[in-house]
Amino acid sequence: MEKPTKITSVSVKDIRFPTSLQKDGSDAMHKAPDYSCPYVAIVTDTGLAGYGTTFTVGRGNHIVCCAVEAFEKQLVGQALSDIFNDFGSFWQSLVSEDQMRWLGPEKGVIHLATAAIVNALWDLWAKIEKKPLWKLLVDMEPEKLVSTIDFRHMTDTLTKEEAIDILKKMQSGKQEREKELLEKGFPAYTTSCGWLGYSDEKIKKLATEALAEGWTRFKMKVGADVKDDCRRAKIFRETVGSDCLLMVDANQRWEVQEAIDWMKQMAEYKILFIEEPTNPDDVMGHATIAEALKPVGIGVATGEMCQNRVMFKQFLKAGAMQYCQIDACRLGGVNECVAVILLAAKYKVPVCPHAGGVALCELVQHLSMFDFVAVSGSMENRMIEFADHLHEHMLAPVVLKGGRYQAPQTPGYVVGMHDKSLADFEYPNGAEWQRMFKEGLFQPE
Ligand SMILES: C[C@H](O)[C@@H](O)CC(=O)C(=O)O
Ligand SMILES: [Mg+2]
Repeated sequence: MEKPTKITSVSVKDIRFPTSLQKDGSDAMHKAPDYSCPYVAIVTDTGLAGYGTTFTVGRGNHIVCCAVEAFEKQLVGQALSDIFNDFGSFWQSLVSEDQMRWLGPEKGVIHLATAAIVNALWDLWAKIEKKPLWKLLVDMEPEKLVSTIDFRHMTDTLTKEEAIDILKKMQSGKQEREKELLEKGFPAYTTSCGWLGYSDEKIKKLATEALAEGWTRFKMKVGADVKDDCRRAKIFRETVGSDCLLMVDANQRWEVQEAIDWMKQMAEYKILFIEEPTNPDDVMGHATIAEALKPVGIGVATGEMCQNRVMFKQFLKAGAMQYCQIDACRLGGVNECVAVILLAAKYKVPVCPHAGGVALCELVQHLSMFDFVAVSGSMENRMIEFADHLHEHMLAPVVLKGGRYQAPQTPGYVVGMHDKSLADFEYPNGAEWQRMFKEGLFQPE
């Protein structure tokens, strides 16, 4: 009998990039973020390794790295076949370990760490099957895929049987949709022209260039000052015209009524959605905003800080999100993302994943592609965010053509980074960090 492949080690590096220097990624709540990720490697006794990341914006990265290390005991010595034969139970054992669950449960730092680990496991599984993750998910039997989900606290809304039924109904036409995906790619929007810390000139220049590259969907940051936001929206509209889509993102800055008033003032710029208008846990606040903005044609989008499937369940049931922005690293990895994609399908809410961060574009593309081929069957109203930063560090960076993600072909759920990038940007001893400390660009912590 063949020996089962076992996990021999779990390691994590604290990787940070100095994006604050150019105000890349800046918004109303994170004025100078340094895009960062714990970089997790799960190595097996065959030498095969899976890599996973989660996203943070600087100093807090170290805390998530510690949380990843705390999971080591639950992973080392495990046979991959045992994990993949009943991934739902294994996922549940990770998030329910009785000494650790008090830190969440299933939220915050501990859930970010769960995501990095779980995504590394899916990277291993997809590499073993020699398929990119989206294809692994698309080809999986509905019963098998659904067995990876922990249905606890979801069954009042979506049962295992209903989930299997959604997937079974979409079996027909799968081949045609896969062909369409491979030919045309998946629609995207860009956030890279509209970070809050960018000058008007920079916004105009970047939007002009993006338009020339074929982009037709744009998002800009708002929330600091309504007059500034209107001026910047006007610049966008003058640059990209009235037919392109324009979305805005307040990163939780407002009170509920403030969000309504602010967005009514911006309505003349034809805004498709307001993202994260208020506190990410305020389900009823989002519902109130959605109701109030319906007459001016603005939807509410949220999800990048929506902690788990139980929160998504509430937002979807309450009509509090018109665009469901799953985040591959905020939810507890692929298992929970698939659960939310199925929930969103039940409520007919389009999934438009969040991807402003390190490696998020590389991850979420798989989730939307799976959604299109195997769950929703539609690209209508659906788009994946694109943020044009740090892809040069990735071993298999995303490929975009004319504002559309091209389906990745590399086996895995790939967030592997170049050795030199890891050596340069590991905090605080990486060569680039040492140089920046010496030049006084940053103070060591
Ligand atoms: C701090 C991040 O850049 C955040 O602004 C990303 C985000 O909200 C988005 O991409 O959406
Ligand atoms: Mg956002």
